Amino acid sequence: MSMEAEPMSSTPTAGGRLLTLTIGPPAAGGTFVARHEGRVVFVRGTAPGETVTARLLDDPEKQADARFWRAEAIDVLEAGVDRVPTIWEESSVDGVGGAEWAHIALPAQRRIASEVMQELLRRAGVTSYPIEQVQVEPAPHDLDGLGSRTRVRFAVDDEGRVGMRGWRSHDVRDAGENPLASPEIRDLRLGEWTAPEGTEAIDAVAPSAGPASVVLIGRDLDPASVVIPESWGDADVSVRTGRGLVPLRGDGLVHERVGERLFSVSATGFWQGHRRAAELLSEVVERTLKAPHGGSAWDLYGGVGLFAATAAQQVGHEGTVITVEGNRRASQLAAENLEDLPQVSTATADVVDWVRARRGGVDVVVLDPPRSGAGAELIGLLAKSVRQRIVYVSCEPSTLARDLALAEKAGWKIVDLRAFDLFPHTHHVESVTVLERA
Ligand SMILES: C[S@@+](CC[C@H](N)C(=O)[O-])C[C@H]1O[C@@H](n2cnc3c(N)ncnc32)[C@H](O)[C@@H]1O
Repeated sequence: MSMEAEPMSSTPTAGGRLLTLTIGPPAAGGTFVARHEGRVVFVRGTAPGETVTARLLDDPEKQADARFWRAEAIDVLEAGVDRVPTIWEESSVDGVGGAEWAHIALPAQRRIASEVMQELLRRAGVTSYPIEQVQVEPAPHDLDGLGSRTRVRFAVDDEGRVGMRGWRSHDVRDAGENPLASPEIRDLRLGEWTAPEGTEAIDAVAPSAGPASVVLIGRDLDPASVVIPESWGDADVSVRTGRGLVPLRGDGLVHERVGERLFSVSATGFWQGHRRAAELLSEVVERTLKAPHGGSAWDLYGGVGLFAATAAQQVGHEGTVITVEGNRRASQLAAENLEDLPQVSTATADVVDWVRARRGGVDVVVLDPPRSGAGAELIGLLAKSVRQRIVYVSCEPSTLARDLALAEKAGWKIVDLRAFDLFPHTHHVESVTVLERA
């Protein structure tokens, strides 16, 4: 497979010209590669093997020297074998972003995502693991990927209409029923509501314990202007202005249950988005971290303490776990969530600064960085200071591949790599990689 990676940084300029394109392999950002007169065109809304009419998103005159153009398929002339009727009409041409593979059969989405991930690992130069074994697995009991998102960010236009943003666009578009959102979020019927002046976005959350949450976000939004509609039922409601979070109903927190443990999370804070993700990932971390009883563990990019709880069970009361998180509120909540585990302490810090300043090593580390990944300095520091095992939870295969290649050069090998479809109907992949000293 010859996969090209669509650069994420450049913004499309006004295009509009129509091209007939034959679609080739997937690119790394959810689009597919076609060629027009030798130039690469990254096409959205299509699938391998199709022939489509595509509308250029770039202006061919202004972008005459560009290495590549972007386009959106507006008509399918010859459908590929993987095409199915879309599960979300409003995410089609000129529609909302966040479901760029809604027209591709779910097993084919996972096959394509596996091919992309394998190619990224190959290109990065990863050698210590049989790359062809990397296959994106569904989350347990997730048959169709629908209703799985427990966190949805809605956008609001100047008239107060609530929708979602277009693909790589600031336009606010009608999101319709949003079949990917949890039923509790769909039941809020936000698309039928008119938001008060000054609302820029709305975060809706359907936690696994307790009521749903709605947070209206606007720098200058006046909390007194919010009239809570009946359709929100018993949902908690807050307003986040430039001055912070103002709860109108509830305390600005949501609650998540994983096994026997309850975690409090800020209503706008990070928590794994797929309904099954927190439980699945903590089970995989539990099986693979193998922190020694009485030993030491670090939970880097720890959020509100999800993986620190797992590590704490393994090291027991005689061991130590330090969870490091940059967001002050999340770090405070981690301390509260895990206060019954005296072996856990929290550090509010930038992970790289914290690890750099640390004296002495550690037995095992679990890290779960944002999409930018761990990076060269952190991988170098961990390669020296971790004695037994590193478990790397990643939501971005391209930065993971880069970091794994760096770890191999620093004397580590991959002993397990599992990938999961925790963002169905998109190209995003979550994974857990286990590294040991080579
Ligand atoms: C993908 S989330 C993982 C959170 C947690 N492991 C979980 O599963 O709930 C990444 C976390 O890293 C934090 N973060 C991002 N950059 C950071 C940095 N440079 N130093 C410390 N924490 C950071 C974010 O605030 C976020 O909570």
